[in-house]
Amino acid sequence: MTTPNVVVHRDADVLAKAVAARIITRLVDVQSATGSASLVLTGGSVGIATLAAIADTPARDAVDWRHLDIWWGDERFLPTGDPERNETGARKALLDHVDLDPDRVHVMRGPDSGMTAEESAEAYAAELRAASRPEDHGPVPAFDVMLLGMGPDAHVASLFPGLPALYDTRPVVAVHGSPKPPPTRISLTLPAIQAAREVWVVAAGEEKSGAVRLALSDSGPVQVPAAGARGRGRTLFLLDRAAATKIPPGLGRLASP
Ligand SMILES: O=C(O)[C@H](O)[C@@H](O)[C@H](O)[C@H](O)COP(=O)(O)O
Repeated sequence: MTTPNVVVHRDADVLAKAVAARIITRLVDVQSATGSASLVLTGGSVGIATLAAIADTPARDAVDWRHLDIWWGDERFLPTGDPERNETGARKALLDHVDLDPDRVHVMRGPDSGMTAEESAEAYAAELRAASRPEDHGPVPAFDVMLLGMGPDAHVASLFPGLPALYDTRPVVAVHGSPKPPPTRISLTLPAIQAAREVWVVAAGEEKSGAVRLALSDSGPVQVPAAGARGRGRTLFLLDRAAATKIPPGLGRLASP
């Protein structure tokens, strides 16, 4: 797993705009080299603000949206269209404003699919397995960029400290009893997260500073799930100043305006 690099921005607004620019550049670079790209979305305030910032960026048109696979790191187990679904927020912020191939937008199904949360997780794992290529060496594709918001308890996706999902070796699981409502969710697990080429953890606000410190220290991922948020090729922690106040000294800060 790669050692995280940290980039600190002035505030949450600049952070979202900077992450948006970074996503656009990364997708253009990957598509220039391979003709396609994959992006894993997250819920949460920074994750959605980043998507809105992409929508507002003229350079968004440099991305070949028809050759982009969109996945989710987690989803609230709610009916399609529910305002609390991460998919709903993503569509409103960005997906409904760009020319995506709908067959390449891979949503985690809610109860209106007729599936239980467990069945929905299995269905998503099957979709991931179908998209995985031999060179990915596993049951999920090597995502080009995986965005992950982080909670004050250092959860990422819907992997909350100490819950069974953190011990699960399957790529996708149903989560019950989430301390962050709603209680039932679908989530990628740490092995699936760690299959990504690049993992970008995005966090803003003083309430995240303790979790950031733990996530960048040698913490165990069961109690500090964000400590397991590492990419195969690169890991970034993209923060605002308020979330970066307790970073361990000497860590690779790429920028701190
Ligand atoms: O479904 C969710 O709730 C998110 O995927 C979750 O992992 C979120 O990213 C973090 O809780 C951070 O959320 P905030 O940025 O709003 O604090």
